[in-house]
Amino acid sequence: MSLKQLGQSRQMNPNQNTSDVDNYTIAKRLIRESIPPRWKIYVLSLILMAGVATFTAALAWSTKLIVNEVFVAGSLTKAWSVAALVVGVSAALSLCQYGNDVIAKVLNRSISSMYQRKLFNALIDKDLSFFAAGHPASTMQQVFISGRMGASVVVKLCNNMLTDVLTLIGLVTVMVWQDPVMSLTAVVMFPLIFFLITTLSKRIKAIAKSEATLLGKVHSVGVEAFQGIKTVKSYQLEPGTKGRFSDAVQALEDRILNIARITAATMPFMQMLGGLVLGLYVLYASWQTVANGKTPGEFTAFISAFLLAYQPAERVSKGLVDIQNAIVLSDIMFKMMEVPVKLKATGTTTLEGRPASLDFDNVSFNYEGRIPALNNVSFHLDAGQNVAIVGRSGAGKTTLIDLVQRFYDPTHGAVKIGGEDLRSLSHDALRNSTALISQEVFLFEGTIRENILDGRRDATEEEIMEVVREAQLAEVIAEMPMGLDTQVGANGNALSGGQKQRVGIARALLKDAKIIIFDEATSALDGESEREILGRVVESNPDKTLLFVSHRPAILQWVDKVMLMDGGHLMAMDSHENLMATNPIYRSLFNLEAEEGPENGSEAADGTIG
Ligand SMILES: Nc1ncnc2c1ncn2[C@@H]1O[C@H](COP(=O)(O)OP(=O)(O)OP(=O)(O)O)[C@@H](O)[C@H]1O
Repeated sequence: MSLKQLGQSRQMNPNQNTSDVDNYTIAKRLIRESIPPRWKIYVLSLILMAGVATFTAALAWSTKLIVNEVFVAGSLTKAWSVAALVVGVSAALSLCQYGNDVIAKVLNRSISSMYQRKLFNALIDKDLSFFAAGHPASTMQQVFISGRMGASVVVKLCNNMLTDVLTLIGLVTVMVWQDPVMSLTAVVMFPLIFFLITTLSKRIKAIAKSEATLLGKVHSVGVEAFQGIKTVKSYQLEPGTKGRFSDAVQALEDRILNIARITAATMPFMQMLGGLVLGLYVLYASWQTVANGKTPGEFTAFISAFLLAYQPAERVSKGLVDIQNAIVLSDIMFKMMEVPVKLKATGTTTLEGRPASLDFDNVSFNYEGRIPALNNVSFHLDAGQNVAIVGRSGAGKTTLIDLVQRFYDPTHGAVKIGGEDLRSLSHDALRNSTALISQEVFLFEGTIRENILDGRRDATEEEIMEVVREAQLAEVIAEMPMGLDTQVGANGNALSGGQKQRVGIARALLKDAKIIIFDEATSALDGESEREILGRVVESNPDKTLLFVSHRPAILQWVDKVMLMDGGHLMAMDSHENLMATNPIYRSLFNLEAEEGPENGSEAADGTIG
């Protein structure tokens, strides 16, 4: 399942059946994963929760003493001890409440971080196809929100609501103790509350899924606009961009208001029930006083307990409705974590001592639901051969190099490095077998040195300096205030396009992979730098196989052969001269580009290959 499919399954219509979310199973899983590792702090929390419940009940009960002993009996000495008792109980209650609140926040933060890490780690390991359709901002939003929601379910159920339930038990005990008959009237409230909660929960569950998608949409529209700010300004796309963002925010606002309206419906309902029971009690109490001589203290204690019970009861009922949203989002989080990884490198074969040869044996590949992007492609490259891969746009060049790196597995056939099928390689062998330098070099925030070291963490200073020289980075670094330790900024934005490509080349060379893939890797360099860098790279890596996907004819002087791709087929693999002499597609591709060349600048004389 891809991110897009997950997203689509989230865009539910409010009337859709939501039975795929089993509240109990999800809540149980969240609790099982969160509480045992934090059992010490949770035991402390349980003690404090019991304290809150006991002292609240004691406070309600103490009103009986206040009325009977102080006001009715008028005893001054009793007044001192009752006052001391009330102050003591209140102080203990406050302390327990404070401690419990702090613990709830600590639990919340720690569980939230745990799920954010878990989901992020699970996503990083997913296949490339998982990310193909989803926007990164929306995925990141899911990571952030899902973690918080998972924590919210656990803390609400195991702390907030449990505290309220324990408090209710304490207060109901006081009520039953004071007046068992009247307490029974409160029992009639339960089926009504249950009915309300289940009805509202079902409605929340149905709309909560689409809230997650809408939130992701707001983020992806916003981040996309900022990432493409130059395009937005240059094409005057501001009005459309503002409109799209405004629509996304409006849709989210409508959905949140919908949820808020449903959640808030519990409050007036509870208030009405509370008022009803209180009215009944006033009638009953006046009859009891006249007919059976009950003391005012007993009534006061009952009413105090009833009134004190009102808030926790309201919170529990509202919490049960609220929690639906969090449970739905937690379910999405678990489903994202569990999307199977098809391309796990579970093999054990290493490539040590093996040559850097590359074979495609009858390889076909098609993206899900699309026509084949590669059709029965077969070739063999000996170690040390350098090849340019050319072809019209959409010919299958990128797909081919993606398969060399096992970003995808072939639908048919096999890709082999050093004679070994990539599917049989161990994780390390697979990742170390290839190094990619792409047109859009991605640099992580940090220093130039740190980015180069991403190629191989244990490289020595000497090895770093060697690749720095090879990638012609030395003169760039010499001009920087902090040299190799200069910060590159977010996504390397503090460097020019050409400088970024040099850092990318140095990083790839440090990796010491058997196959190095240059995917338009020198497009931002001037002709002279390109020639010098490629000259050095080719010269110092005679045993490696270099693959160049490039539109630049300058590449031709470094390659032994050219691979011509068209419509997913490998049309021919030969020298540039032979292809020009024998292959009309290649010739037309080459000549067409050469004709277009003069308007495009200095490369016109050589022409450009597609
Ligand atoms: N992630 C994807 N999902 C679905 N189809 C894809 C995907 N990536 C590429 N394709 C399709 O596969 C075919 C080959 O695309 P590929 O990117 O390999 O071509 P290319 O030769 O590298 O093109 P270009 O020179 O324009 O980059 C195209 O028809 C393309 O639409």
